[in-house]
Amino acid sequence: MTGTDATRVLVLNSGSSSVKYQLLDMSEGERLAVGLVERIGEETSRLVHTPLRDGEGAAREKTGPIADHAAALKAVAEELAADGLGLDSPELAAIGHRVVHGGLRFTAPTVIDDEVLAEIERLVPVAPLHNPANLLGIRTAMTLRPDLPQVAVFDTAFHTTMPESAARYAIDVETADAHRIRRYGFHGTSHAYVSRAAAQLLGKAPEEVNVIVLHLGNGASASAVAGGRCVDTSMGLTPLEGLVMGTRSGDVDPAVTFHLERVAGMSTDEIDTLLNKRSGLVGLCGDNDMREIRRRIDEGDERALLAFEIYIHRLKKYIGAYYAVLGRVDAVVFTAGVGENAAPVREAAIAGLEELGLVVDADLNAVRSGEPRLISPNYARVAVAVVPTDEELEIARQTYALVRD
Ligand SMILES: Nc1ncnc2c1ncn2[C@@H]1O[C@H](COP(=O)(O)OP(=O)(O)O)[C@@H](O)[C@H]1O
Ligand SMILES: CC(=O)OP(=O)(O)O
Ligand SMILES: [Mg+2]
Repeated sequence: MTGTDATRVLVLNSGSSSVKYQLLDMSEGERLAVGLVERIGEETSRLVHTPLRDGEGAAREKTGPIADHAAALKAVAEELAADGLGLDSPELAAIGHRVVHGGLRFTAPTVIDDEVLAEIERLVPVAPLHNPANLLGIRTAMTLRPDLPQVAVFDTAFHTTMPESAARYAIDVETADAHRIRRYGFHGTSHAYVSRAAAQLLGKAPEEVNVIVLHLGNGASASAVAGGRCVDTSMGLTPLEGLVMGTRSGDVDPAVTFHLERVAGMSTDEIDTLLNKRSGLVGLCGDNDMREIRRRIDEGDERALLAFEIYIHRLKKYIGAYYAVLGRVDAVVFTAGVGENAAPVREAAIAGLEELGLVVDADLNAVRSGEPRLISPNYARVAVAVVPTDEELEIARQTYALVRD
């Protein structure tokens, strides 16, 4: 890339119905603005924008319909302009975009051109909730600043180190290869950032530690990271495999789909919607927000309790599986909305694993903080930690490193 003197990076993390964004100055590592647009496509969309000075700032909130990710980015651009941080600023060096599916082709951050856009588009069928939103964000940013490098940072990139034994499904090799069917894994930017931060928390280099990362947001995935390299992760061809999520089933017997087609007469699209949007916690108990589920459990709600137990059972299975995959584990790390905030989830997931050297200290687990922290007692053989993820910072770093060279 051409070198640049500009030092600011705008990062867009477009999810299926939300955009998280940050404007950072990479010369001083300072955050200039952060924000979120949520419930995109609904009547009750909400934009929360916070301009920052020395890390402090007052949030501004706007509600009202925002039709799609293009409208969302335009609204964000207006908010930034109101603070003198508009997208027309010559100090802006690049815009970094989270792109969920990069297939096999993208193993590193990439400057986006027409050909890269076409490849992200080609991958829409394997990330139907995410890649279309990412594309809309990129195309809108390109019309707002056609002269600026737009950089894609892929969720799948960190997982490309997985050995074939973990990345391949045990299905006919010719069919799998013809259709590029394999396990790609997602949330890689978060798994990379959090596993590195966990090593730092332990006072070690990433190469020295084996870590199990549990990224528990609305989408959720686990990964086994050996010496800084991903060796297994719970999501697969699409972000549907693995853990129980807010609205996604995670692992099911694939025969469930044929059964629903043959016996319940459901179409492929209906089954797709069922497993991606009407399953997981919402399918089990009607709520996908862990705060609401805990509140209902406290009131004695049986359905919410069962949903919680199913969520925890799956999580525990993956901790055990990745313990076995890694052989030796230095830390189990919780991150993302649920992992960072829901102490009962952390407690329940680790309960009963003392034989594996895993213990949670109740007082440490109850602490609320935005800092990386240990929640296991000093005597524990394996550390249990909470490390807040920062996908936006990681995307900004990777984007800036690429355009600065
Ligand atoms: N205080 C809290 N207690 C329990 N769960 C929480 C809390 N805050 C957020 N969450 C959970 O975090 C989820 C969102 O996590 P996040 O990582 O932001 O997800 P995503 O990036 O997929 O939108 C919410 O759906 C909610 O279940
Ligand atoms: C890949 C994925 O599931 O992302 P999110 O958790 O943002 O939905
Ligand atoms: Mg997320």
